[in-house]
Amino acid sequence: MVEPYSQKEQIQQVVYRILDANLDRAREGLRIIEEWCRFGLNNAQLALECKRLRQEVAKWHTPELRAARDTPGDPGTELTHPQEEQRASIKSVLQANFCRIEEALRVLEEYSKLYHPTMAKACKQMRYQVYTLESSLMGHQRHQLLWRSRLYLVTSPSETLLNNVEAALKGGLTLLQYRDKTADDSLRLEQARKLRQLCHIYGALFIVNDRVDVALAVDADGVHLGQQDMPIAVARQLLGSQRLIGLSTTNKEEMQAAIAEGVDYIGVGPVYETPTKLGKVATGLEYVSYAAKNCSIPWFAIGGIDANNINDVIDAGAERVAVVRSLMQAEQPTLVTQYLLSQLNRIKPEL
Ligand SMILES: Cc1ncc(COP(=O)(O)OP(=O)(O)O)c(N)n1
Ligand SMILES: Cc1ncsc1CCOP(=O)(O)O
Ligand SMILES: [Mg+2]
Repeated sequence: MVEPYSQKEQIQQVVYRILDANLDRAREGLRIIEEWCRFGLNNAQLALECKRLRQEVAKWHTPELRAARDTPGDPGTELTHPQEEQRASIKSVLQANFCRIEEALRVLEEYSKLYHPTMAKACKQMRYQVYTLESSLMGHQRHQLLWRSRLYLVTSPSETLLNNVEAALKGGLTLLQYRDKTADDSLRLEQARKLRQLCHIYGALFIVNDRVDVALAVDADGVHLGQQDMPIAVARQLLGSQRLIGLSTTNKEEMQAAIAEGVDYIGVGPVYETPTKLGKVATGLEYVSYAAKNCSIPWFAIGGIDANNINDVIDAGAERVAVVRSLMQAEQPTLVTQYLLSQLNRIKPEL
């Protein structure tokens, strides 16, 4: 006759099942991240770190924990959230899986205190290592997308702000800056949050103009600063190395200083005089040509650029441009985005 489990043994079985399920969950999540590092980014270092973590998780997956598995008796296998069945972009896939790994490691940390205190300590350490991996990978993703982005929409206040931006995103926009010099902070935060969400859905980068605090509050991808704004070193300290910092430049000296200060990209202009930046003297195409020959980081020609003159700017050497009115005042922002991108992609199809 088989002896029934005592209450203590029953609880132990439950703990083993929790550990077994979460060891699987953490390993699966790590494998999903690893595949992107390997095949999507071709980044051996990040892929290796995922593999190392996967093996460390596997080390704790002992036969006694595996033996506790009872998949048919697990009501959780039937439970899925609609968000799990659809992902809008690679970024969402990565974020969802980092979340999954971190949660699983937290569960492992707590329940393994009842099983093997050394395992609890190891899981805590792994969780911190996963946070570091997440930050490096997300930083890497941001930089890659920045380098690939050719068109940059800088917003202006508009009743149809979200519609305009979404239309441009539909046309293939991958880089957006929220710029509103007059809104009060509560509106600014609300709009920034909505735009960030929209960019997230379309897999585009979201940058905040001028305000490091707002960028941090809405978890933006970075900030764009002017020559009179917060010093780059201070912004970098606040934002860390994984978020992007852009700086406006109007001449060679500012460009060289920006590169030396470690910004991620620069604005080059205003190429033409523009009502969007009244009173600012145009740099002309000469500075665009200088940037084309001398700038080692991504740079965006900006100021008065539209569908009629974009080819002059491209001929002067620009591979990337930033616009306000051309898209914010367009009747059909999707079509204009597609047209501007088609012109920018004409020279070198792949950046
Ligand atoms: C891409 C890009 N380039 C330049 C600017 C101008 O920034 P700044 O000089 O700080 O002026 P304001 O935009 O704050 O009026 C920009 N915003 N984006
Ligand atoms: C913000 C800014 N910085 C330099 S020019 C400019 C405005 C560009 O606006 P537009 O594309 O409407 O000319
Ligand atoms: Mg500014």
